[in-house]
Amino acid sequence: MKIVVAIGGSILLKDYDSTRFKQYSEILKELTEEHELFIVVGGGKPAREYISVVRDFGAGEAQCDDIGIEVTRINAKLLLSALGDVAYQRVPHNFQEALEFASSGKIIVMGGTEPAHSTDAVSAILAEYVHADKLINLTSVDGMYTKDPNKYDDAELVSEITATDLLDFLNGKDMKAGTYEFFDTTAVQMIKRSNLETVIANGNEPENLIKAINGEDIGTKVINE
Ligand SMILES: Nc1ncnc2c1ncn2[C@@H]1O[C@H](COP(=O)(O)OP(=O)(O)OP(=O)(O)O)[C@@H](O)[C@H]1O
Ligand SMILES: O=c1ccn([C@@H]2O[C@H](COP(=O)(O)O)[C@@H](O)[C@H]2O)c(=O)[nH]1
Repeated sequence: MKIVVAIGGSILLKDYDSTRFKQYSEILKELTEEHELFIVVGGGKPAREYISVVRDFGAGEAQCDDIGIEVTRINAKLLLSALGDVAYQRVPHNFQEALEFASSGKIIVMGGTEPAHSTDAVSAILAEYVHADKLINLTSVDGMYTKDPNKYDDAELVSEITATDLLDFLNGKDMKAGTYEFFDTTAVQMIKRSNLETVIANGNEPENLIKAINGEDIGTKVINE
């Protein structure tokens, strides 16, 4: 299968060390024997911290986004160095480059592309671009909840949702640089228009990637209308 995986920066940089990068590189090395893999890495806490510094200088949102993009590309480089030879050792800056680099047959790892969306959107656009069979979004919680599970004890995990309902749910949420919390609407619009098979799951357990690929019942599935 051709698979696009978005890994949140909050997952890879949880403890600001190499642990998660190593765990994911082992799993990705196994998976690449059977699947064609495209990985999109998020910015996590460092991106938000850098964005807050530049915002203090009075930078506009697009400039803040640019700083976030740079951080996602550094995170992508870290994963590339963990992966070594099985990965193409350049970070694509756009979708055309991702497609070109993929002709190497190696794992492709990228971060952001342009301002005004998050790496969730990058992963969804990339999935469209390369005709992926599946999009897997690995984040820091078990999937989509009825409300923020880190704020509300009574939040419930949603096992399935249509792209239209997810768009409605996200409507009105903050879309400023560094605050595309949980998911952004651009990503869902791509998922909707291309009927992309999508799973949102907890990346704190790297084995969940294998489970999601195998179609096991985890996280939240974004289903067709
Ligand atoms: N309805 C919701 N369902 C799930 N998580 C939610 C919801 N609303 C808000 N969140 C928050 O979204 C967070 C996940 O998104 P967040 O952007 O922080 O991380 P990420 O997707 O791993 O990417 P990155 O760290 O790269 O930005 C969760 O920690 C959770 O607190
Ligand atoms: O294509 C992109 C990707 C990212 N950004 C900006 O970077 C931060 C960090 O990315 P996350 O996916 O949220 O971890 C994001 O909030 C945007 O501000 C971007 O503009 N374009």
